[in-house]
Amino acid sequence: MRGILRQVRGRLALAVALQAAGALAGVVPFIAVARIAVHLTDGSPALGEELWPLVTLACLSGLAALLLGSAAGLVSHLADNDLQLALRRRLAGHTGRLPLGWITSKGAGEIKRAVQDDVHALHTLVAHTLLDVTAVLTAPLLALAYLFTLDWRLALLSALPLALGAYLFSRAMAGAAARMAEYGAALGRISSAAVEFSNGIAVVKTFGRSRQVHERFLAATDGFSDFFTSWVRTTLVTSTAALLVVSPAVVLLLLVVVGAVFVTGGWTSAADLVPFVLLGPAVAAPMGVVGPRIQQIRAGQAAATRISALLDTPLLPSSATPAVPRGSRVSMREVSFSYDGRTDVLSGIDLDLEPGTVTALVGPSGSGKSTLAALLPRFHDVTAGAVTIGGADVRDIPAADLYRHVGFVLQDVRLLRASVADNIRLGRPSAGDDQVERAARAAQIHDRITELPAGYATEVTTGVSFSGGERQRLSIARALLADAPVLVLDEATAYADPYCEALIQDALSTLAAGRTLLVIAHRLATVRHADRIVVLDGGRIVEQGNHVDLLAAEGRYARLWRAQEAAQAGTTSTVHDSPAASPERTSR
Ligand SMILES: Nc1ncnc2c1ncn2[C@@H]1O[C@H](COP(=O)(O)OP(=O)(O)OP(=O)(O)O)[C@@H](O)[C@H]1O
Repeated sequence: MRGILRQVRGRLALAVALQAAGALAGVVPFIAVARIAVHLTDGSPALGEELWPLVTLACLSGLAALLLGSAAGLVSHLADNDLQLALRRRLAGHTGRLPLGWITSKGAGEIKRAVQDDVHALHTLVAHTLLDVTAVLTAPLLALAYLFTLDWRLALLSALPLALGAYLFSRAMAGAAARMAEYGAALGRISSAAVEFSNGIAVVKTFGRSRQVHERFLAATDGFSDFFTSWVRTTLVTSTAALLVVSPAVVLLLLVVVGAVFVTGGWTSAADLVPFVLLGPAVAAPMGVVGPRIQQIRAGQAAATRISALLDTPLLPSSATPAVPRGSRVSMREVSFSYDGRTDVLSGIDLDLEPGTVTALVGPSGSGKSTLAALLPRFHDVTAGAVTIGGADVRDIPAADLYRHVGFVLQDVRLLRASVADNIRLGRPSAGDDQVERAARAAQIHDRITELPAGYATEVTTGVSFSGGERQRLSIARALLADAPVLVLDEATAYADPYCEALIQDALSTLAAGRTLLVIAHRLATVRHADRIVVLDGGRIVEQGNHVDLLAAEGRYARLWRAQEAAQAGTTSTVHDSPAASPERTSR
């Protein structure tokens, strides 16, 4: 990466140099025309001798300006290409090694924004804005230097609008960094309100709450409009004044009026005024272009800050003493975990998962079930204590070995844009077609796949829709084929109707055979046959045992069980602490 950055820097320096040379060359034709005009107005007899060399100089320097400008653009795009490639590679490499928990909590959106949008914002800055700013800053310098050689008083007058414009622009831009941050935040509020509205439209409409959500969206757009109006109002006068001061008409008026006073006063001749009238507007005009570019520069800076922040996100530390699990017994000892480093979401967890057994995690919403299960595939590292698989601390198990040992079937099953067979093959790309089919049969999804237009070869695109239960069975087939000895299942029956649920249960029994299974359960009925049921509350284990023992104990589990039974029987009044009835579940 360092080598590439050095190369990018070198190329950018060359591009800036070419652009500056091109911009300077671009002023020469104006100087030549000014000289010709001077001769025309003072009727100099030397015109014939000087005309053609001046015309040739103007043409050649105009051509040189064109060539140098194109070369600068080419070099800056090459530099930008290298930078984008290097950044995208580095971002992809880094995000690939970030804790899975970070990715699931931040969402794909943040990574997409850095890899796509922010890198693109840098493209605008590196490939275009840098050269534009170079051009508009260099050209006036030569024009001004030439004018000073003619008459320092009129040259100072030509520089006056530039100085005034720069002052007014800096006043208009004062506090722009904070305003840009606020602008981004206000846009963010609109987009999350829009996403909330479009993603949750079905649920929102079902509960007759579309007006409230619609109002939230309107409030976000109104808030943005208020902020933007007040921003524009405070800067409008100064930025308009700045644009006016540097506009060619105003500069020309100033030079002609003051120039006329100079000529009538006998301080200069009308012919000597001509170069100022021709070149004066070109001195100040670039300021009008630089002003809007400042926004792009700030947007580029903000994008660079976000990219750096993503690249600075700590990776899970890799162990100096790698270990490989021997067996599939899972142990948690004195495990605590905190997301924010202040509040423990799990505390003092002691748990053993024996090979060949099914352990179910139950408890109210927010009690820590998903967090606890996520510690097995090392979505996060524990804050205290240790999680071991086959005697090896998960922090010491190299990632590839860990994922060979721990599989997970998540509630939100993601299918890739690939054939159905390749989707099942994800955990073991070398598996043959017969192995894929065997896994699909065991997961009770084979019949559904054969109904698809091209069977196992059917591409999973928007045209092919699988129900939630079917996705779960595909995911179970994946896990069966991957054959990890330890499996974490997140509420595998959440989507199921009774028929589908029976299919999933069958698939799960096949999956459970000989493995260490941890199931996050929201409906207690689905795990009543589990070897052990662990009840979590407030991040602690409050009860554990099998279904019969826990019912007999008349504790927390018994209350949850009765609440769910009552809810199923239609008596909804007692379900307030039932996880199945929690609003979070409904909205997932
Ligand atoms: N990524 C996260 N960042 C910060 N806090 C989180 C994160 N994920 C979960 N939490 C918090 O940790 C606690 C435990 O959440 P967890 O999702 O593990 O509970 P759960 O029992 O699985 O809940 P549910 O049944 O609703 O899925 C909750 O207070 C939750 O708000």
